[in-house]
Amino acid sequence: MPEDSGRRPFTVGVVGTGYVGLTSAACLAHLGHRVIGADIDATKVAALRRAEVPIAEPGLADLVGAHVADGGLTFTTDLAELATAEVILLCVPTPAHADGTADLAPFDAAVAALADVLRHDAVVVVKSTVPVGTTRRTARALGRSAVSNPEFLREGHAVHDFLHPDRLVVGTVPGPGEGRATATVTALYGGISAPLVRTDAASAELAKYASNAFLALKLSYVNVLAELCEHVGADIGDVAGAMRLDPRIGAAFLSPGPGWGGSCLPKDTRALLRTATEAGVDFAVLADTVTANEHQHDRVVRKIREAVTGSAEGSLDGVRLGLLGLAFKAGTDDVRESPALAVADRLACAGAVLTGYDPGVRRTAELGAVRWADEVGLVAKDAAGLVLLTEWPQFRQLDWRQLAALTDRPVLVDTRDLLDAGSVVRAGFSYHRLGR
Ligand SMILES: NC(=O)C1=CN([C@@H]2O[C@H](COP(=O)(O)OP(=O)(O)OC[C@H]3O[C@@H](n4cnc5c(N)ncnc54)[C@H](O)[C@@H]3O)[C@@H](O)[C@H]2O)C=CC1
Ligand SMILES: O=C(O)[C@H]1O[C@H](OP(=O)(O)OP(=O)(O)OC[C@H]2O[C@@H](n3ccc(=O)[nH]c3=O)[C@H](O)[C@@H]2O)[C@H](O)[C@@H](O)[C@@H]1O
Repeated sequence: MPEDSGRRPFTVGVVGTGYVGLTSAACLAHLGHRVIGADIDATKVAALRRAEVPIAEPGLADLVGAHVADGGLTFTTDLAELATAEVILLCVPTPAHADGTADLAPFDAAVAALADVLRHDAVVVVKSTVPVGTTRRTARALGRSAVSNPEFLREGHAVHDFLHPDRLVVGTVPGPGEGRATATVTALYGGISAPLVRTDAASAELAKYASNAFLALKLSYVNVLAELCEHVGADIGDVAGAMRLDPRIGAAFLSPGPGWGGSCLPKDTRALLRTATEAGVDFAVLADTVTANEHQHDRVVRKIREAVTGSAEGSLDGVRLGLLGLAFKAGTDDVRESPALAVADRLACAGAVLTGYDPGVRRTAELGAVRWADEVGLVAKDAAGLVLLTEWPQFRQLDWRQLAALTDRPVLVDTRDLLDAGSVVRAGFSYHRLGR
């Protein structure tokens, strides 16, 4: 335990060892706690016991390796092994139903399985993103106080964000044990320095959805603004650049792209919208945020069609396109709800033949109609156009002259405004960007 923490180590059970659970488990072990990670996926648990980390997160494999080796971090498929845990973190998935509501089946299954296992004084912490009321319901189901402690880490920065969060939000359910539960969660994070927001569970749960939905809103705003720039002869780079300098607006989340995606922004915006609908609140700006994102995928396809065929009505049937980037953003191996794949789906429906390269995504990822390429030359070979969809910085260093020579037609649509226009034009490409 770091010297400055001034707290005692806990025995912590982490249920679900995905992006959030494994990161939490490894970081809490790093902070000196004894951590048991539990997961229903036996293959994953077997790999983690060998300190093999199935996701690409900077620093995570080192932490897991160190604490599996020193015994501070163990893994199990048997929830009964959490019987000694003083604190339980629930980090199971909360995906979306078709109607947008959160699917709480995995969450409820984990809670039900814990009911017979927990020691009488164990504090239950809900880290999964859950609709308002879920923590209160969990407390009732388990007959104890439960705490909402939503997680705000970003994929690709998970370890850093966990250890250096912008804020810690701790929301409690009124009742006996509430004070002790808050004190336990606060002590759990001893050694981490961040503003603490102490509130009720409903506000904590809503703060998580509100934050993700606001980021989505900002991105839909800037993506529509980019479209407007194209119509009125303005430059989104300069427009967003001017906006960024206003601290009330903030510098981040103003880069236009092929739409926002990932495992959380899409599901969380839809879930918040459902919560609003069920509460009888007309959250039109959020509904528009979601619609604008779907429109963005269509808009990018139109842009590609025009760039490649020279016309808004040109046919993409049988046209070979090379996709650069498949992950939902740079720095992750995750393709869940990737805008790159949403665009690819639409291109495939229009008959395009797609090959994709991504430096982070694994060959085994679910890529729909996209044929996987191990190296970038293979996506360029004989392509009628290249489309850059994920902002991997290493794409800047590619030999664009060589890639242009490999293509059938050197057309490049850069949906992330990543490249230096002068260099790619000098390399021979006809270069197309959004919002200019
Ligand atoms: N991925 C992210 O960047 C963030 C995710 N969240 C939220 O955290 C929660 C977890 O998300 P991820 O870590 O991305 O999920 P994930 O899909 O990466 O991992 C979830 C893990 O839980 C396991 N699991 C499922 N049901 C289980 C059960 N009943 N008992 C034990 N293990 C079970 C799965 O096998 C899997 O290993 C979600 O509510 C998500 O919205 C919050 C902040 C960031
Ligand atoms: O709840 C979650 O799972 C997490 O969701 C997001 O994190 P993440 O999914 O890792 O992705 P972001 O970095 O937020 O990016 C989301 C999408 O927006 C896009 N984006 C982001 C920024 C930008 O300027 N432009 C832009 O198009 C990205 O390419 C990506 O498709 C939030 O940023 C985290 O705070 C939150 O904890």
